[in-house]
Amino acid sequence: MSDSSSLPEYALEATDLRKTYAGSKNAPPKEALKGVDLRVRRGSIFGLLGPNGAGKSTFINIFAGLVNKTSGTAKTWGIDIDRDSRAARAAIGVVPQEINMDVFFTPYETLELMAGFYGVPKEERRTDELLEAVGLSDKRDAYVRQLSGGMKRRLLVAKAMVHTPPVLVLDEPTAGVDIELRRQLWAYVRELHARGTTIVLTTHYLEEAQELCDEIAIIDQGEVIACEPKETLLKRMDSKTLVIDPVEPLTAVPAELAEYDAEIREDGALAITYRYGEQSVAEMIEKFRASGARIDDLRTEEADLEDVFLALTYRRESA
Ligand SMILES: Nc1ncnc2c1ncn2[C@@H]1O[C@H](COP(=O)(O)OP(=O)(O)OP(=O)(O)O)[C@@H](O)[C@H]1O
Repeated sequence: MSDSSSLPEYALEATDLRKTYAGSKNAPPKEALKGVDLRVRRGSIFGLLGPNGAGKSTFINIFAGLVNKTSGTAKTWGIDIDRDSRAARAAIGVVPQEINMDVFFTPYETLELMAGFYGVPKEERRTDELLEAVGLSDKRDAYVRQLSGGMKRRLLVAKAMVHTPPVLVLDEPTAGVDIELRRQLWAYVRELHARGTTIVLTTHYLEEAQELCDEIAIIDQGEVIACEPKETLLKRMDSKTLVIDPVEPLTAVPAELAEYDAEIREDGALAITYRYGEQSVAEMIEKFRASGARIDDLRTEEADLEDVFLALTYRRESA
């Protein structure tokens, strides 16, 4: 085990990374990454979020050695992919979006083959340990085609870990996976992280990023539009909502509250959105009472990642 002073500060590092896919007869060239600067700190669970076509897979695939960058630099675990592509690739395991496995092999054989591909000597292979970790020990000798979708996905995670890379990248790991399996997969990702693996995941699911990641980058149209610790990102949305359940149903927002951004929700609750620290909740409640209405219950709601995401991408569209 190397001492921590020799470990890199960043697990992944991209500087002015650009990728333009060549066009064809019918399609113009596509600038998928427009000068991305991004650093993934060693030891983090990093979320790369973005809408369809934002450039997430392109970014990941450059590090995985599957896509050639057009320009810029990319380092994995401190190793420049141009200087030593082999060593850089050995430092990363990528779980692809698509399930691409030879269905005629067993999970055990699949992992052994992959270990062979990475040149892991027989005595250093951890095939049974990995199968155990992803809950597939009892399917060790079954044909892959007999596995469920969720099991195949877990086998993909194991496959990406055969060479014990310090960085594990999961590209849309839970797309199309049901809630229970998603939770299982998350638990395993957390376990790998606890054992020291830096995790990078791309996802469409804001809930997934919010629950798992400590740092989040938002990428849109080939550009990074935010990259911050999750808490900082959430604080960017400083609006809150006061929700009042009235005793008697309201037919309209009371005139006393006309100055606020208020609406009546489908469930009959009155929701007032306000900027934290700028408008007084006590005053809102007072005005609500002054209208003659009575309060059954009240609570406040904070913005979640979805609000931040929509606000950031919307601002760009309307700029
Ligand atoms: N091989 C290719 N040739 C041409 N254009 C491509 C190629 N691969 C991707 N693109 C284009 O580059 C852009 C970025 O694609 P990319 O797959 O990186 O996005 P993404 O954020 O991963 O999207 P998704 O979440 O849908 O996978 C898209 O406009 C896509 O159509």
